[in-house]
Amino acid sequence: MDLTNPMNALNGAKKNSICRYFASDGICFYGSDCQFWHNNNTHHQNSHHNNNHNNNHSQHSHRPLNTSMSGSVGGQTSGAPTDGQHLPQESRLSTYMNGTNNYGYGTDSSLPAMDSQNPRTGRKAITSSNTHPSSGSAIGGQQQQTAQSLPPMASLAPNYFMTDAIRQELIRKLNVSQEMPSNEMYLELPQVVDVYQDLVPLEPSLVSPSTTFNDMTCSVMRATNSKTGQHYCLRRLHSFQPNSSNAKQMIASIESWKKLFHSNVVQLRQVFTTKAFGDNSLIFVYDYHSMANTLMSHYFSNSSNTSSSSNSMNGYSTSSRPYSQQQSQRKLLPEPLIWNFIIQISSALRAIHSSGLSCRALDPTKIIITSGSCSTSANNSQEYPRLRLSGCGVFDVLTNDSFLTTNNPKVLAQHFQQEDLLAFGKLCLVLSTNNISSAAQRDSWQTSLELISRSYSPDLRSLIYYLLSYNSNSGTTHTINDIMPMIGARFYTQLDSLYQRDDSLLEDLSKELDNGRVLRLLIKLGTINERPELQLDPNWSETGDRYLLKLFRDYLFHQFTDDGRPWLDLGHIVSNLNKLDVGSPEKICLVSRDEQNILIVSFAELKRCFESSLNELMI
Ligand SMILES: Nc1ncnc2c1ncn2[C@@H]1O[C@H](COP(=O)(O)OP(=O)(O)OP(=O)(O)O)[C@@H](O)[C@H]1O
Repeated sequence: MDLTNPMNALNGAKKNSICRYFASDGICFYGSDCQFWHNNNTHHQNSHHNNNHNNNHSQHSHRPLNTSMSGSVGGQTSGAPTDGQHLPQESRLSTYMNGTNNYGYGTDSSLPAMDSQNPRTGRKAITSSNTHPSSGSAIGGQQQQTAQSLPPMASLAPNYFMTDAIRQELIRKLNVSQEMPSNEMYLELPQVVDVYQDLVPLEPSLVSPSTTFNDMTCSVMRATNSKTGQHYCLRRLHSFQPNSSNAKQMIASIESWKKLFHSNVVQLRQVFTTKAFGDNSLIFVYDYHSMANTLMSHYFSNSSNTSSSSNSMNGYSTSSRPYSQQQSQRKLLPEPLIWNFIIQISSALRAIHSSGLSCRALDPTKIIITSGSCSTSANNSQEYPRLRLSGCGVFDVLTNDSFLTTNNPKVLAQHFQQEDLLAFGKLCLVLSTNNISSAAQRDSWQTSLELISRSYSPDLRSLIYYLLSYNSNSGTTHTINDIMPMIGARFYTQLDSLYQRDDSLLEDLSKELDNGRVLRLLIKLGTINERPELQLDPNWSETGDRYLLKLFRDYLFHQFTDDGRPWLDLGHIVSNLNKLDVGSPEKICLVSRDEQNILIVSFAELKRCFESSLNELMI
């Protein structure tokens, strides 16, 4: 319906609605032909829009709107004065960049909501009905409050966006996952390996011998799957040809690893051989975790807990400095953090062992921290580092030779699982002493355990003692389940903190869901507004339903203050888009740029115009 077309105003009986086709001077476009009811007080509010107008329009009166004109939405009267002097701080200019003050749907109101800061449409006043829909619990309880009692802008901002820490972590991860290597590094790598392209090294040297995998030359790269666009982590074993005589057994173990899904294990996706690097390389394809850092480099890379002249044993570097000297410089990790690590790693081992597999690479260089690495504080349990075992399955291929074929696979699996538990004990020892060399020599274990008894609970000492006490000659076997009673109720604490984190992430997600919805609305509106032509009609976007949407666009974005400055308020934009989205019955006053046309229209009508215009575009 073209609301600006006078032909729409039919003569005859009055319709049972209030007229909204009045011009800025308060005179109805259709004069005495108007089919709608005119209320006596209309001139009053029009004078409120525009102070220069002559208010003497007795024969074209309209429904009184003065309450909402002065800033009330949803039946509340904040009574904001036209000069804005008494408006709450958060409703004034300069709010645009800081966040928002009034997202959300208005409550049902038959009165048009007027922007009280706009000289054309009145000033905007903040009311409790203008709240973000997703901020329900945060400010929902303030629904009955007036504008003046709303909290200041800065304290409201977090209610509308995801928490800053998560936002920053995600942005950093995204940036790192998009980084491309310097040209020099890129030259050494092939352009394509199987379906993987854009190879980026994840470690400084591409040809260093691995401390974990029997000094094999290994390199780790990020690559993009050319078919899906997803990033993966490729671990390359240089110049390695798997022993084909054991191919069946090797394939079986790779398949088992591919089927093992656990939140603390880096997922193995594929294993293949390639000549793309100019040799016979074996490639393990794992899930890629942007910004992953090894436990080794996070906790043991500084001078206080590792030595610059270190060598290595079982993947752990050993220090040349006297043990006592190292201890005096070292700050111990908080006990809850150590238990957190124990729960995560034991959970991964439990899943691995119950699949008949063994990790065999359980050392700090093969445990990666994939999130939450900024916090080691015991107080902030929700930010504990998230650990994942990486490099799983490599040893199954590396040692899949005569050693395996001459032994019973079941006996072997049990042997390697016991080795895993011993490696776990050593890992707990280095974490509890915060000394990477404390596990290297069996002789120093006793001293380390004494230190642990002095600094930590007896449970922690017992757990480490139990894991380290495995002796292959003793004939006794340990299982990962044995340590569950030692973890005890700490498990529930961890579970609770995970649930809490889950809740807060869901809350953040719902906020971003809202933001995504608003973005989609804006995209659709942008495709309608100012379209040069549609179906050979150059005036398509200027007429009919589109004209209303054009005025609505101006209402959203192009308002200005009394002194002619742009009125920028994110809250105004988002709250009105939300009202459009739900088709709220609340009415607003749209004014043409030349101020000759003033239309009062509900969001429900705008929504109908919006949908029909969009449908026209899609035909
Ligand atoms: N799945 C993964 N996603 C992202 N980064 C990873 C992944 N696995 C390993 N990395 C990163 O790759 C780098 C190299 O890992 P690697 O396991 O080779 O450690 P390393 O200390 O070099 O051990 P090694 O002595 O065996 O070479 C580390 O920075 C690690 O954080």
